[in-house]
Amino acid sequence: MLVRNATLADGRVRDVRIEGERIDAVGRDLTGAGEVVDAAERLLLPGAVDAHVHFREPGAPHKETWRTGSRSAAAGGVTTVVDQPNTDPPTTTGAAYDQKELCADDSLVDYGINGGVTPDWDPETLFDRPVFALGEVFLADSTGEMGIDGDLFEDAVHRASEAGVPVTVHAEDATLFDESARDRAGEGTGRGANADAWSAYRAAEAEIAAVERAVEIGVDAGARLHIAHTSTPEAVDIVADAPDTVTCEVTPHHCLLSRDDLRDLGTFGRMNPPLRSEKRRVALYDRVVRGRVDLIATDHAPHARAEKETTLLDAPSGVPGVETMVPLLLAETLDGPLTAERVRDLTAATPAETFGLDRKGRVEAGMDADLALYDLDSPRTVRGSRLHSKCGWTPFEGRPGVFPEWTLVRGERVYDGAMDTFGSTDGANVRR
Ligand SMILES: NC(=O)N[C@@H](CC(=O)O)C(=O)O
Ligand SMILES: [Zn+2]
Ligand SMILES: [Zn+2]
Repeated sequence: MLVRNATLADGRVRDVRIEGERIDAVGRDLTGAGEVVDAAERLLLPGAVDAHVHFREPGAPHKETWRTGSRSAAAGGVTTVVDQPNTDPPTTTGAAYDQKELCADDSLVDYGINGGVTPDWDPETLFDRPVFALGEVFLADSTGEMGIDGDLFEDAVHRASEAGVPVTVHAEDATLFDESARDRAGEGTGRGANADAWSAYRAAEAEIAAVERAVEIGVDAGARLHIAHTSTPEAVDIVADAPDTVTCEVTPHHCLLSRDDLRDLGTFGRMNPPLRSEKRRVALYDRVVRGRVDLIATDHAPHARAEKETTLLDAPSGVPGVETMVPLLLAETLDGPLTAERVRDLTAATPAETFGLDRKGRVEAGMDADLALYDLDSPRTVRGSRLHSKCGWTPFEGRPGVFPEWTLVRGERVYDGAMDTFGSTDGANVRR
């Protein structure tokens, strides 16, 4: 296949020739047998690597399956996903890893499978499998109630370090949560609930303190440590000032939404860590724009609409996002502060590099042909009903997004935007 006259993220116009699963050449006036695709006036990005998704199988296929989650990824230009361990059973033993890998057989995109830590985890059999990373390790309870104490965390970080496996952390210190704020939650349900109490309850200080401590432990252990869904500028600064062995991710929702949006979102805006003040959001996003944040990951955490339609304290935490990440960020290159190069780095090049995926994340000869093509002149309105996650809703309803015209995984067309149809290839475990 030959993709002709594509505009790359840095503005160069190039042909890209694909041979089998790989990019064979990037250059001008390339020739080659096979299908020729005209990409004039179109932006060609490396497929995004989303280092943080929750695809819910095994255990909760009514929320999402590997089939629906990976279709949602493909329709959003994401070609590699990393699944988190808070499923049922949790991915804390070799056998649980094997069970999840069977589910992931349905994936349309490439994937990694993380291992988790609970008091009864089995590092021996778990590290015997090709775990993508250990984590997210929960320092406080979130969906799945996998919060662990500091001693177990330290032990787990040491074991991962010995095994040469990176550790990703959900860093909140539950002892610093403001219990009194929970009382302000009130009785309304769904979009009618006052969800600001959730942000007051899981206070910013609880994240900042936990990140500080986790970084200390990670550096002492000589581990590769990655802080998941960093939601405060203070926590980003701690990571940015730490040694290079410590990295962090920020979600699109913490960049683009704040406590001010909770009036409309209600329980649909409840997630961990929670939305922060508009002031903190602006400071956080500024760090993303300036390149002080390593990468963007979605924490795609779908829950059924009916599960969210209850009181704030009863609703589950989490929002979907794998399909809207790149589209929203590309819209931010049109009338916002981002550049296409920054979007490429945050969503593809840096996550691939951070987690050692040396054939992913760049449009260069020798790389996997994981690619997505975009028409920046045709933004669309994000509608939950048009997305492909099983949950059918989005916290970004009504915002502009630039969705892909097509997405390739290792040279195979997995998504066709014009037809809104999917291919049938199998994604592969990137650590096998
Ligand atoms: N972020 C969330 O609010 N929820 C996540 C778990 C997590 O990442 O903490 C989920 O699995 O639902
Ligand atoms: Zn988390
Ligand atoms: Zn998560």
